[in-house]
Amino acid sequence: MKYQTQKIALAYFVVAMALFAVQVTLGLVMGWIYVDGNFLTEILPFNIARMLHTNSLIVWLLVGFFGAAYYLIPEESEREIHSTKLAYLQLAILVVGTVGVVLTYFFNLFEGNFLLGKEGREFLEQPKWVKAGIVVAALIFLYNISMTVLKGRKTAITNIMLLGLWGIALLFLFAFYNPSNLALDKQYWWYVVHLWVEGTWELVMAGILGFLMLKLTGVDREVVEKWLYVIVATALFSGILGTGHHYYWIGTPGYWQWIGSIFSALEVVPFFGMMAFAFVMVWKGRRDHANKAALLWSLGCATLAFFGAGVWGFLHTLHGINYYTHGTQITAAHGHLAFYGAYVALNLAIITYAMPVLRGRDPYNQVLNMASFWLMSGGMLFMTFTLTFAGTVQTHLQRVNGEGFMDVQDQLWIFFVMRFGSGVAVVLGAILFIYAVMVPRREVINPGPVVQDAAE
Ligand code: HEM
Ligand code: HEM
Ligand SMILES: [Fe+2]
Repeated sequence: MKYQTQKIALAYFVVAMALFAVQVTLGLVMGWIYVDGNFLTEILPFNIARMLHTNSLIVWLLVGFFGAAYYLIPEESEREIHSTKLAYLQLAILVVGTVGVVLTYFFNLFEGNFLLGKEGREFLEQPKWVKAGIVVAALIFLYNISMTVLKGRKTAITNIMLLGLWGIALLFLFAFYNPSNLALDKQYWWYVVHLWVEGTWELVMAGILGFLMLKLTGVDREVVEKWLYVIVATALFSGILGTGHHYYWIGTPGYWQWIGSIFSALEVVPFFGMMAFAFVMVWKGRRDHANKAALLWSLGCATLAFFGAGVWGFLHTLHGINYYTHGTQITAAHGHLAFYGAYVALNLAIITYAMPVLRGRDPYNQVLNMASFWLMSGGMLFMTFTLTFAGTVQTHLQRVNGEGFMDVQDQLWIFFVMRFGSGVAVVLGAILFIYAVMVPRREVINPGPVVQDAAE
């Protein structure tokens, strides 16, 4: 560790991984409810489990991004984080908010209360007081990070991270705007849900991947920067108007069908760019870094993001196709692989890279970590395939033949059984990952040559 304050990242990563375990376990519970509809109906109804699954996903990914920023910004800016106290205060606020959310959802507390009760919009169900807490935490974070960057060395990576993280916080403000007109409500809802994952989060992804490539492959900074600028420019050019692919059927004017189709089709470009970037860097790289597992996660992230977001996104993004597939299991297939490839794998890549350094035991046991990559990613891919088949059959029976929703669901049962099976693999992979980065190896079997990060 070059800077003491990088240690802050450790606490963030531990919280992130704990929530990750909770998130995938709840996925498994829901996967079983799909197989046996009466499972846990009294204790944990499906809608509550779903809120916990998606909200814990978003929260742990964000906590991981914050941790990543606290880890990489000191190295990039060549100075310590502005305030350690504020960083831990920020984490404490986020943890209190998370506990509040879980209790509110689980016991259905304060129902209907403006400030304390849960709200009704997917992904943004958290009560107003938690939303306000998130904004306070985000402000503390932005202040802390911006002060560090402004006083230190400015690099393309710090600039892109700052742009992305400021964008995330500003867009979240739309979570407070909830007009009673349903079309307007949806229009602004997508400002958060789409402009996050297909805009600002992509910038964070480019920043973190850029940092990892710099460290792991030893390619010149100038080369990394050129790629990053192209990726960021294409991401924003396509992603902003690409929001139109959610405006086809919500009551917005018809021109959105064209704007949405054209610009969202172009969204494949930055994801392809990110994959090409990662592989070209490894190909051109001169450094044989000891942390092979971090390289595996980085390449896996770029590749699976291209397939999950790029290919599986394109699959249903043209309005003529989306007319039939809208809101079917095709959407769920895409949602799972896109989130997993782009943002879960990204977090696990930076955690895999940083943990051995943060815990002072480099090199560490990477074999288990790499095994967890294949188990988890294999599980997610299989889940994507089963949901894609389910969605294809569903689209035909329900949207083409006009059969009833529940009749069709019954006929999809076999796919849901297979989805549950792949979910078991994912959960086992997640447990293996956490074990691999948290529990030290008892003895050194073959230390091999240790290649530390050389000064760039
Ligand atoms: C890291 C891995 C995972 C990620 C990133 C993830 C992400 C998501 C997302 C984004 C949604 C909302 C989907 C949408 O609205 O289209 C969702 C829903 C869901 N997930 Fe996951 N999930 C993961 C793991 C799992 C696992 C292991 C299972 C277990 C089988 C699972 C089962 C489900 C189910 C049943 C739903 C509800 C779908 C519906 O409403 O029909 N997920 N997940
Ligand atoms: C990492 C980036 C991405 C993530 C995490 C992601 C995730 C998701 C999720 C969770 C949904 C379901 C939302 C809901 O209805 O509740 C969704 C919907 C959708 N996504 Fe993505 N996505 C990404 C990138 C893309 C890209 C690049 C495209 C197009 C090329 C795309 C096309 C779509 C479309 C068309 C829908 C609407 C599906 C429907 O009509 O039901 N996505 N995405
Ligand atoms: Fe989108």
